Amino acid sequence: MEISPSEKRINGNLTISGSKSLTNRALIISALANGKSKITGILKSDDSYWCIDALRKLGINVEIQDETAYVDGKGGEWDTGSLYIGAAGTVARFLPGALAISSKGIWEIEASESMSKRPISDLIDALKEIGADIEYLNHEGYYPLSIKGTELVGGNVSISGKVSSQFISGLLIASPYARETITVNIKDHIVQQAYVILTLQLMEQFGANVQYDNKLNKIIVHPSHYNPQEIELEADASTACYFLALAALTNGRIRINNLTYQTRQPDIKMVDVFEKMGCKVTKGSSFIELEGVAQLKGGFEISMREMSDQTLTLASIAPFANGPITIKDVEHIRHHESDRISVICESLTRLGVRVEEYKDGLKVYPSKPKPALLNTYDDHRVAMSLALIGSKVEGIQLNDPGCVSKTCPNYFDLLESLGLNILRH
Ligand SMILES: O=C(O)C1=C[C@@H](OP(=O)(O)O)[C@@H](O)[C@H](O)C1
Ligand SMILES: C=C(OP(=O)(O)O)C(=O)O
Repeated sequence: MEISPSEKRINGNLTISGSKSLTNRALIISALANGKSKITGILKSDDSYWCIDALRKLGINVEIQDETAYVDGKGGEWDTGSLYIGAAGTVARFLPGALAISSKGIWEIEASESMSKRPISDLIDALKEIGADIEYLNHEGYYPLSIKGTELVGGNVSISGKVSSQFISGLLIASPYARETITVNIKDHIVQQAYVILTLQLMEQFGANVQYDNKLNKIIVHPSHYNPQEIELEADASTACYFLALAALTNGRIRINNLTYQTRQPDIKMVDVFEKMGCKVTKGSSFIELEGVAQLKGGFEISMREMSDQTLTLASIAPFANGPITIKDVEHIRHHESDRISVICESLTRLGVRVEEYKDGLKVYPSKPKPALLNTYDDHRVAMSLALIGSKVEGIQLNDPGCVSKTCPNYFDLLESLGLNILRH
């Protein structure tokens, strides 16, 4: 695929699909509930496809009508079988606990090549500590897994959050179904704490009895069950940011019709970074809008730990700023769909951008990127971020751009509808 700038100003209003994080949480929690839930505004992408597919193989009736999912939860009773969960970190980290709570059944779960290289041992160790019976089928600490339903006992459990917040979310989602109260102690820090808050809030919405403070040092989950709900999901803040970045980069204007600054999804805080770079942000009661500037400002250092999915977005627009931008505290993204720090440094270098790689981040200097053929490493955020450079530089070529289907299958159609020139080879 070849991407080139638009002839006209980027100027549009967009309605973005549902949040990946909320979709997969809501689907799994509804499947654990006893009865029929209605979830409106789901994301339809690879990650939710594999979640729905796994739930159906587990005997859960999931009916999809447009963007609404009807889920007949069975209270934690699952059919036995073999499952495949694609590259979805949310499914990989949320499903093991949900299966382990069952008193009977045995499952083998396989994941994609990239997901099978992503760590899971902190989660599996914690689940075993409270009674789960889980084995690694290939390499210790990685997918594929075998899980035997044994019931979770409960009690105290310590878990690390410094590699992935999803370990904690996965432990919590299963916790109400343990025999006794579960007290979760965080050993270190949580890389993206807001995602754990999203989990806890959704659990509460489905009737779970949880206690936690803002710092999340200790989280208590009492035995209870999820009740079926009718809920409406928010738009995906991470996806919205690519379009806001496009307006920032091209001195354009983009309004996201169905997302507000009030969302608890952490990536919304990326608009603060755009503001810092000189853009104008309007925080409406039902929308968020960004207007770009003629010259983006750089010359700052920023921790992206709490919104690390936007690291690559920032790194991709950084060459166009008037001073260097240093991104730090994101070592954990080396364990995402690709080693994102190494991949973005390599891609920017190929484009002729001056960049320095650090263990926990990178520094991008103002540069004039030149056209290049870039790999996407089967990572949707690599593809979506690098594509943005095509709004400024003629002839940015992407190998295997289809990986955007993990979270935003119509990404390039949307870019095209906003005026970018997209050549599909
Ligand atoms: O819980 C979630 O929905 C997510 C948590 C984050 O993962 P990590 O905590 O593993 O970084 C984030 O990067 C991912 O896109 C979605
Ligand atoms: C890290 C990501 O995904 P996952 O849910 O697979 O962890 C991501 O979407 O950037």
